[in-house]
Amino acid sequence: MADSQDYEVLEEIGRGSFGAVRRVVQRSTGTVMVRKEIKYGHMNVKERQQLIAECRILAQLRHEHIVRFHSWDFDERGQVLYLYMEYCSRGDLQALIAKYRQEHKYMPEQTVWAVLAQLLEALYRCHYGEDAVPLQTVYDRMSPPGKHGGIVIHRDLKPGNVFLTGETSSSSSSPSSAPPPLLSIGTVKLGDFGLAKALGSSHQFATTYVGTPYYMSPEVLRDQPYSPLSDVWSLGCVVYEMCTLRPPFPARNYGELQHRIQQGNYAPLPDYYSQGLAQIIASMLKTDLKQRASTFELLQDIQVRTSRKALQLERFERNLLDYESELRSIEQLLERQALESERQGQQRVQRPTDSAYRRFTRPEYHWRERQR
Ligand SMILES: Nc1ncnc2c1ncn2[C@@H]1O[C@H](COP(=O)(O)OP(=O)(O)OP(=O)(O)O)[C@@H](O)[C@H]1O
Repeated sequence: MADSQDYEVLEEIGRGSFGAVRRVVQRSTGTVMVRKEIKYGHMNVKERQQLIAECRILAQLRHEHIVRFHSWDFDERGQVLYLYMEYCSRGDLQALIAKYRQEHKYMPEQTVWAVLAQLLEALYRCHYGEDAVPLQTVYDRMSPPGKHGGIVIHRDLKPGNVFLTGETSSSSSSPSSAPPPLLSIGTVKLGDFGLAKALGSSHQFATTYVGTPYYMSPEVLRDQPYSPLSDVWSLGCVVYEMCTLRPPFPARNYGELQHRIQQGNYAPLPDYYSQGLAQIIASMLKTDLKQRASTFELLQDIQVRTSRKALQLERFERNLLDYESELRSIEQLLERQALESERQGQQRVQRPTDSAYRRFTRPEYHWRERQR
């Protein structure tokens, strides 16, 4: 649990359905984080216990592409639960999609693949309780996941819960015709697990759904228990929206939305995008659960493997560049120190000369010299 005295509360950055989200600084470490407020006054004891149990699970969910959950704290008087999480400085995918829509531009295909690859790694970690192994070559095939004790289902995967953070790779040094680096939008992190439901191995499925209708899977709409494949459906909707800048099943009301999702028919992707991308989206948007691809199967796709490998190499290159610039600044520091000690050395050599000169010009010196 966190000590709220250790946090300096900064500005509000937004509001969700549960309450305000604020930027905070942890005084003891100087780390900038976000603090999410959840009002728990209306919850019964069981629901509160469930919430804390989920916090405990989220605190253990550590992955490069999952927003890090740091700790939690209560304000008993205000009946507010505070969740302290990693701050993602580059906004979310919803805002990025809105930007492309405003500029009437398509998101570059390789950016779409890069986002998909990173989200698949995050979901694989949640669904199988282990990390997808890094690839040596794009031809590497992953071995099937082992036995695992816990499944975490996100349950609310949507563009607004996909965050962007970290330094971006600059494209300024590359020629204008070159495609943008994969990390030009930053590193992708899956967040807002506030509604995620952690399932023990004994319960295969959970039954209550809390989600955003546009991205809701057909089985959940039919009030059926949901599984990790419900997250895959939502991921398919998110990737589709990155390409068309609209959700796949737009509707004016709940009834229409329900009908469209059950039918599973959506408008084709613009010609700008490849067949491969259209096919992988189709494999996620299968209304029949038995036909829908799992995160394990999706990670076998050659384009996904190529993106994962390209991201690995881009990160490696960026680390090398960081290392090189660190070496350069050490070199400059050493050069400055060498110059300084050379200057001091010269002064030391000059000082006796100066004092000798002063002695030499003193009248008694001349007198003594003359006595010799
Ligand atoms: N970890 C984070 N880093 C940076 N910004 C964040 C983070 N978490 C949330 N935000 C921002 O805070 C705002 C509110 O987020 P929040 O997730 O509470 O609500 P929401 O996703 O907009 O709605 P809902 O509660 O229905 O999911 C959004 O603008 C979101 O981008």
